[in-house]
Amino acid sequence: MDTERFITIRRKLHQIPEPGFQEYKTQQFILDFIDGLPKERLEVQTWKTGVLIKVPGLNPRKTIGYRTDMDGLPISEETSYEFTSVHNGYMHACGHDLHMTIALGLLDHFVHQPVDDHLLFIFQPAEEGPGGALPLLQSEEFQAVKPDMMLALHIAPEYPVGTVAVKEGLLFANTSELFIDLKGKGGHAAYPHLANDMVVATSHLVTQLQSVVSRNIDPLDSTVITVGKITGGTKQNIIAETARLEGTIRTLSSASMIKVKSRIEAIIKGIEASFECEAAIDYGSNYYQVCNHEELTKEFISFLESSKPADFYRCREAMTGEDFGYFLKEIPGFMFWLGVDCEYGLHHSRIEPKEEAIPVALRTLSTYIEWKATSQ
Ligand SMILES: CC(=O)N[C@@H](CCC[C@H](N)C(=O)O)C(=O)O
Repeated sequence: MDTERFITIRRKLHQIPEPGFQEYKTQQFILDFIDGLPKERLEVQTWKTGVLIKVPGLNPRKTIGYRTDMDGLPISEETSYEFTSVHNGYMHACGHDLHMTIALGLLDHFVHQPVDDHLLFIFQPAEEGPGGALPLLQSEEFQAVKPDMMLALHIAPEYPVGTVAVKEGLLFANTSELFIDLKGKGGHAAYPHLANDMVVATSHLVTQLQSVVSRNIDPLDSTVITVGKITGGTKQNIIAETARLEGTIRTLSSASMIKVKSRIEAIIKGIEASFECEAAIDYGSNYYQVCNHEELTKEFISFLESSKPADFYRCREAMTGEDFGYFLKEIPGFMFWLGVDCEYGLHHSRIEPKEEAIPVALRTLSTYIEWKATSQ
């Protein structure tokens, strides 16, 4: 495989991060790449800003799906790259540029060296939100080419290059976004007794939320509530009439997700009463847990151990979320971590995944898919 060519592709994709369902340039980039491939061996269709590409097999018994996400994040890039994002305030800080590059590398490989089974390459929009997997899965376009098994990977800054980390069963958490709007009464900073200050109410709310994980959830059932953003008020000497809190909830069990939400709702009622304000909660998009298929994952681990395309590491579950979980709820398959060894983690403005991981992923997935699509 021509590694340099795919590193160039990764850098070009890195420069054009776009929000979920607005991946217009990214979609065009993928379609232009496909234009350079032999068309008689491809069936291409678009779905919103995504792309589905079928590579028909030579002696098909099943369809193997490979999914990549496409969207970027609202982060102002601070890497040392010469090829930083040209979209101000947006960055590929979760590796979707590498994920897409690996999918294109596999597509290129299998168009030129077809296997017995059909392959389906899925470029899915909006993984970071509001979630493209569920509507794509339910679409007529996807249902018409629905694979029998599905694969995906995610970059892992904490593992060395050359490593693939995976486990059977639960890999990623259930997630729910969390948006809370508070409305009180604004006023002059010098007359607090005539107003209901939503900065103070929000501060109490954030502190009270900390008690949900520590006091209401079984400590053996991991749960996270993170408030990532608070906005409110207009000026230093004006009491804030409104405030907004934005966060995310992560739970390993579905039961804990229900419990967390009911505790948040109770706390909000208390905030409304004690600060004489109104509150509205919106849970935004919710992702189903990523649960790897037991047998297929075991078989992949055996493949890694016997063929050694990469070093295998058995990981634990993580509190990250991924809407790939919706595919795995219906279609057997698995997701794995790809080591990219970098100092800064996912969603950080300085993340610089090592590009040497691209050939590792291409070698691992091309040999595994070749084996799976001919021998099984
Ligand atoms: C792998 C990864 O980082 N995924 C995202 C998924 C976003 C879920 C949703 N928008 C939320 O914030 O709850 C993650 O943040 O884990």
